[in-house]
Amino acid sequence: MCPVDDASNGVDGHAHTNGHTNGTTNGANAAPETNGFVAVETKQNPHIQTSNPYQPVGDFLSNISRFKIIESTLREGEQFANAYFSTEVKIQIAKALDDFGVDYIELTSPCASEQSRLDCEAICKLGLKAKILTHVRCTMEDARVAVETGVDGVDVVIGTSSYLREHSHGKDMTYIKNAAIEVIKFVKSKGLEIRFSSEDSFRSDLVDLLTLYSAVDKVGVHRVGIADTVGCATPRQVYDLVRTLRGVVSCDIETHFHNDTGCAIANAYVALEAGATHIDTSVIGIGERNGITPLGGLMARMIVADREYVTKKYNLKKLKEIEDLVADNVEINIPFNNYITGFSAFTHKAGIHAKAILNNPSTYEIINPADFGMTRYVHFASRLTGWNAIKSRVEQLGLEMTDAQIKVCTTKIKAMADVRPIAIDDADSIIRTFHGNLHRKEDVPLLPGMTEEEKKLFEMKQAELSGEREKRSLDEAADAQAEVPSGKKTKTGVAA
Ligand SMILES: CC(=O)SCCNC(=O)CCNC(=O)[C@H](O)C(C)(C)COP(=O)(O)OP(=O)(O)OC[C@H]1O[C@@H](n2cnc3c(N)ncnc32)[C@H](O)[C@@H]1OP(=O)(O)O
Ligand SMILES: O=C(O)CCC(=O)C(=O)O
Ligand SMILES: [Zn+2]
Repeated sequence: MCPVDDASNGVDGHAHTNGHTNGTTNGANAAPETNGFVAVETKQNPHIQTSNPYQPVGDFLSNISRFKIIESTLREGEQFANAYFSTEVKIQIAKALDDFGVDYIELTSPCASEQSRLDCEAICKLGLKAKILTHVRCTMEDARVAVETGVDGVDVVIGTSSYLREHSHGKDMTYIKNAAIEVIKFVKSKGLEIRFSSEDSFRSDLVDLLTLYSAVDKVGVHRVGIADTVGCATPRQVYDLVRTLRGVVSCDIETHFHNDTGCAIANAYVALEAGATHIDTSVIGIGERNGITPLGGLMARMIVADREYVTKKYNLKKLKEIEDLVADNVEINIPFNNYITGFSAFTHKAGIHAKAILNNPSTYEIINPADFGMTRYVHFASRLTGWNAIKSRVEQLGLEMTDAQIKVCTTKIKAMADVRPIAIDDADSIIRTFHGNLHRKEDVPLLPGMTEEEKKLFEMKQAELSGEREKRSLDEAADAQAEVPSGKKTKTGVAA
């Protein structure tokens, strides 16, 4: 057996019955002895860096290689339906995000409640490397409370779309501009960073927006924010708006994308291409409704764009730990298809994929799981498996078989998997028994717990699937291996 290593190549039966659950079996530290996963070597080093043909060349607007993260799990994330963060949990999350290397941590408004204000003060006192921000309405009352908490900066927001102007705060654009300027000047006078953002930017009038942003830029705001509050924006709309804004203001540009229509990561990416400097994220994307750009999803997107920047700046191996921490606290499961950490994010199943992955993981992977401390798996307990995957498993089990024998053994696994879902143990049992019978001349036992009906079906499938192919393989095996006993047909059709 090869040791489990950081290159993280696992072979895994991955069937429903093997006790797989999120978070444990797909983790980098899963113990191979207890769950049946064993590392294998791929034939080539995974993910040899080659130049990216889609890399923009000389794009002076793009901040793909110098973006910053404003992590808002403790603000937007607290707006998620299930979220309740105690002070201790907030501190744990803030420390974990700091370890991960996010640039900013945004906290709930201290005006939301007395405990929110106390928690904000407590987190400011932790002395984290990340800058601490709090997020308030565009009023002097809120701003006065915010600056007293000890934060490094204040994120101010007010809705600019007609929906919000009419139905939320009821203020017109002139009022908004004057209120913004007053708040910005005040926060700056306290020596703090100040960001001004328009809520619902993509349903706001473009001239209104640019006029407002230009005015706040002139009074020295550090960042302006664009928010797709309802998740309506398309990547093209984002590119156009950010690029236009880039030509109007000289300050930094932060962007905030909701995921109602599934564009939150793509929109963050194009925003950076168009000149945005900061992206808002939350862990697993939690937030109002179905949330915002997820931290892990953004990392997945960005590591493909600029691996060096992302791997040097962020402690990517902490991602899973942070996601588990947040998921536990808000009582959700990490979705199976979650970026990077979803339980099948690096599991390759179909035989064609498995073969190529075992030769070189770059064939079917754009992200190296090892960068995130995750494990790659090759699924071999299914009817879609192929002999290359089984060969890899045979080697893991320390068994010796010729290719021809492995091909026959593969037909047995596929036949069984045609009858019912099978688990690693089932596939292993077929492999071991097949191997044993090469020398012991015994029948292959049917799997424990099979019903009479399943036995009959299995035998039928076995006969159909094996047929000519098995006969051919057995002949080859007999030719190639003098020590293989002459092929005797048993009731399961296995050579013994
Ligand atoms: C898109 C976003 O996610 S923005 C961030 C959302 N965050 C929060 O809402 C933080 C949690 N919120 C709270 O705890 C409360 O809503 C508070 C403390 C902010 C305000 O509570 P209340 O005074 O009871 O008002 P309520 O929540 O019912 O309504 C919001 C009020 O803020 C006003 N308002 C809304 N947005 C803004 C804004 N950006 N700037 C100024 N005022 C605003 C509304 O007009 C309304 O004022 P009203 O009292 O005159 O009706
Ligand atoms: O402050 C911001 O930029 C964004 C506020 C927000 O959460 C939103 O508009 O969805
Ligand atoms: Zn939001």
